[in-house]
Amino acid sequence: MSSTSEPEERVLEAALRPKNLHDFVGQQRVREQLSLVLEAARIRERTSDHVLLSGPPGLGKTTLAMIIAAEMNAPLRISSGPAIQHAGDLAAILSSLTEGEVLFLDEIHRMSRPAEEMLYMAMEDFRVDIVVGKGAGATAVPLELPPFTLVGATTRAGLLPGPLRDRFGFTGHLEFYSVDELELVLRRSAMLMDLKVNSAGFTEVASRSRGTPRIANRLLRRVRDWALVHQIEQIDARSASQALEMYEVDARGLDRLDRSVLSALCTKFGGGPVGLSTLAIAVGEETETVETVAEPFLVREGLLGRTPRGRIAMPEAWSHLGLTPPAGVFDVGQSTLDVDE
Ligand SMILES: Nc1ncnc2c1ncn2[C@@H]1O[C@H](COP(=O)(O)OP(=O)(O)OP(=O)(O)O)[C@@H](O)[C@H]1O
Ligand SMILES: [Mg+2]
Repeated sequence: MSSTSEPEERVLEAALRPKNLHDFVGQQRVREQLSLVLEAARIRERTSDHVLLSGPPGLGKTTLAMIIAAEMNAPLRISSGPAIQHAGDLAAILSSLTEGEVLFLDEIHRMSRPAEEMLYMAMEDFRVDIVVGKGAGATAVPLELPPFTLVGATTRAGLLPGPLRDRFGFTGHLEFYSVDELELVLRRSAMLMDLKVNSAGFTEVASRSRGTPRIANRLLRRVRDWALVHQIEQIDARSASQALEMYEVDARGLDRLDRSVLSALCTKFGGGPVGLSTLAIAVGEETETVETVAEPFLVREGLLGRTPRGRIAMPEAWSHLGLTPPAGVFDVGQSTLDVDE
């Protein structure tokens, strides 16, 4: 199951979004720090410092941006890095902001260079220079902006240039959620969906959700469908696991793609090392899909390793698939592992 969703799923996803910090589950440290930043801004009757939110997909960056605007009682403008290819695109957005408005820029690491430079000045001095004319006759016309709060989101904080990162007064890094936290997310969602699930049922869904609320909510919807068709009144661990088996989500949260990557790695390449693109071809997927959708989770779970010579299956991958590694595969120490990632 990929992290991008179908349009209908997006509507459902929006309905389950918590609207205030109180309903936002987990991420205790970020929540406390952010709450302090916002409270201080309210006391000073100023706009809040700019906020950068980083972390893997589906952990709540967009949700938090919306909550920031709501908590500041401010309007929210939404755009994204890929939508801002020219400095002019950004100038148009910035010059139409109203005082105190929250500007949310998703995927901020994908903004173009000239736009980025315009943003530096806007963030720091609430001012932009609009260039009028071309060549030698070009002049920069300064334009004052009303104070606003920029909320930037990125899945790749490491890709942000230093000068941009430094201009955020507060950076919140979102971590994967524990099973307990995901259970809380699910309890809230089940209530909103008017769905009866017992405690073991929540645990079952939560433990297959890869530490990600978006996935947890999506799996819950699949379990709901299954229960509806099978006329199950209250979902328990058994019905949840039966439902998810049917959607090919296993007990550890691996889906069909994850398992086919691991099984290709083990059965076709003797556990590796094998290059990413070769592996992607073997499972009939785009390299990027394997790299961004399957791999981060598999690495985090200790099932797949990245080495300078390619991808390798870790001991747990073999046992998870019920396979025995060929003799000698794990004789080389783990020192060859690229611990960077
Ligand atoms: N802390 C949370 N508590 C409850 N629900 C949450 C929480 N975080 C995320 N969710 C749920 O997960 C869904 C995905 O969250 P969100 O869209 O904010 O993720 P994101 O980090 O912006 O992802 P992406 O990087 O893909 O844009 C939301 O619809 C929301 O219902
Ligand atoms: Mg988002």
